[in-house]
Amino acid sequence: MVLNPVLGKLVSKRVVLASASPRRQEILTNVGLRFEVVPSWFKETLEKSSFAAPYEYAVETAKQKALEVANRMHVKHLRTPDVVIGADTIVTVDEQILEKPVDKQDAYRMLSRLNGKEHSVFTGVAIIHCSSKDNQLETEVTDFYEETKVKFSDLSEELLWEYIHSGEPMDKAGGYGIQALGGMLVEYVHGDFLNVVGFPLNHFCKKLAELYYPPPKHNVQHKKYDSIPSVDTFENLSDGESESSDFTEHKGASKLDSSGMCSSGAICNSENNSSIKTGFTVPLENQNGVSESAAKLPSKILELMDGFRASKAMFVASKLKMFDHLKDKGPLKAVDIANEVGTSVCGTERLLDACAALGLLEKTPQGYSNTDSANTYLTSDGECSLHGYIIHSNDHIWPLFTNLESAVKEGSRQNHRAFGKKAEDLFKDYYHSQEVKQRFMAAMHSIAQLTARDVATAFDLSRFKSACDLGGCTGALAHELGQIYPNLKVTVFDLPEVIANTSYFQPPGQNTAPVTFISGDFFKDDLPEADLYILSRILHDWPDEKIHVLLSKISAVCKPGSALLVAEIVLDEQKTHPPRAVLQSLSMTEGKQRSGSEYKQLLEKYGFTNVQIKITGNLLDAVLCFKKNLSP
Ligand SMILES: O=c1[nH]cc([C@@H]2O[C@H](COP(=O)(O)OP(=O)(O)OP(=O)(O)O)[C@@H](O)[C@H]2O)c(=O)[nH]1
Repeated sequence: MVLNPVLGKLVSKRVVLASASPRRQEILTNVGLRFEVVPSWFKETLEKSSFAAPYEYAVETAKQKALEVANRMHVKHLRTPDVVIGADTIVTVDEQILEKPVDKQDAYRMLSRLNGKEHSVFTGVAIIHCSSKDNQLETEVTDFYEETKVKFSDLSEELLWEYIHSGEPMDKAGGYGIQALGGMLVEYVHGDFLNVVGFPLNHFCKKLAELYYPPPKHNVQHKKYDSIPSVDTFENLSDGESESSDFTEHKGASKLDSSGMCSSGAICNSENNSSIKTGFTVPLENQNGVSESAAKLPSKILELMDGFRASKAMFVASKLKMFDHLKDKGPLKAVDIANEVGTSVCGTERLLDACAALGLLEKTPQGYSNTDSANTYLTSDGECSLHGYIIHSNDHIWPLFTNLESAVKEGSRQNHRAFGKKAEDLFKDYYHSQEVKQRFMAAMHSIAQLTARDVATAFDLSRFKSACDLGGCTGALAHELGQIYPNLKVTVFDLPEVIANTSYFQPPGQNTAPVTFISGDFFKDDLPEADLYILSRILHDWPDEKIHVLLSKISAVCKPGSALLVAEIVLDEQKTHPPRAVLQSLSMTEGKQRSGSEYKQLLEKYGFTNVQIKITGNLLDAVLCFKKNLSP
């Protein structure tokens, strides 16, 4: 898919849309971008007269909206997003800026002004790249605007009022929605239609291309071009070009400098690019007949070739608890860490350097210390520790993946090759070995902690009085639900050997809402009563026969109006995104990952209706559905 090289750059990033506008959400969702929505609290009250041109007002407002969200997320949740996108749409006519009408009279005033005339719609967009250094938020702002000209027909008073009474104008800039009834008022549109609707998608993609695929610097200096060479259509950006462009990024060419200049020399900030011919960049070499070899370096492939080394370095440093040692005592020299951990000095130094190269540690003349991310995610007691899951990945998933070739040839899980045992025997180990059990529970706990907030807030669950998390393990999600919905009574239902070991994972302090733990087997035993059932990371693991048993049972105990919340990674319809889910499938469990339409079909088959899917843009997505009312 040709757009992938551009939007694909955002796949691994935590992207936040700082906008409550459903249109913006839809435009970006439709092109497969995965993001979280955090509406901005920035009040649109900048002094309009202080801006030389109307678009400057829209750009500044977009920027302030995005910055407010970036700051709030950084301070409140300690989870700095990678990219925050803000936008602001305004209409200008007769040198006046029109925003959203405050009431019907205001809508009438606006529409009367636009009646029979041409006006401009400007959307300002800000793309903020965020990072955290010493707990301080650092931002790099890229902004731009797009203008579209729209002409209204001559419209009668009656028609205007009829339109106003439809209610459509109220949350729309200029008091009309071109995508719906308002389309009937419009004689022509010159420019990007989606810009009028609220988001200039084409310009946004070009901006991303400019940021992530700038032409190599040396070429810009030597060639006849004095601005970014362009291709005018998305189609011109082929996969091959994406590889070559990746090369430029690895060379550091994509970095924005603090003056807001792209390394290509093109101005990245506050220009709508009408004077500079921009577009998706192609390597200059191709256009000028200069050697293509350097630009064709397959950096993506090189990255994948080395990916396993990077994973293993992080796994081993975690397993040896190096991040824990550094948290308590850093900065430390390699020799000190080697002494603490009982490893060789030369091996430890190499491993620590590798972790520094990967951005997990900082290296100074005083020694090595953890980065903020290492403290938060890699230490075993970190705030959002992933330690348990990393150890599980090292001890359990890694051996399975080393046998991937056999797994693919045979189409089955490779427990016998990886561990010298069949799946059933491994399961017995789980029953008998306290260590294996706790390792597995720690893995599930760390992922559940990280995803609980997204799952709990994907939908407004405040209407429910009781919830039962089936297979809820340590209760991480249950506790989060209790925090967010204090009136919700939450029960965790899981196997007796799991429930027996949950005490270690309970949050400290008295302030958390009580969670009830009940032991049982959800395939065999009666399920506790609840008006919301939850299956988080369960369905992808089981074969269809088991899912049939489970969903039939849930459907049978659900009263009409009760609901089921499923938390899984939801694949796109092509089933190639997000890569995490697709790669997880290679573990060859008997279950499978599903797309949104497959979840819908599955849940409807068991009597659930009104299936709503929320792509959170994070590790887990959510699907909410309701038990159908019995037919009269
Ligand atoms: O033809 C259409 N024109 C405009 C719109 C919608 O109008 C609003 C513009 O308002 P704003 O940019 O301030 O954005 P908000 O909705 O307030 O959301 P933020 O949270 O981002 O401030 C925008 O929703 C457009 O989509 C339209 O729908 N059709």
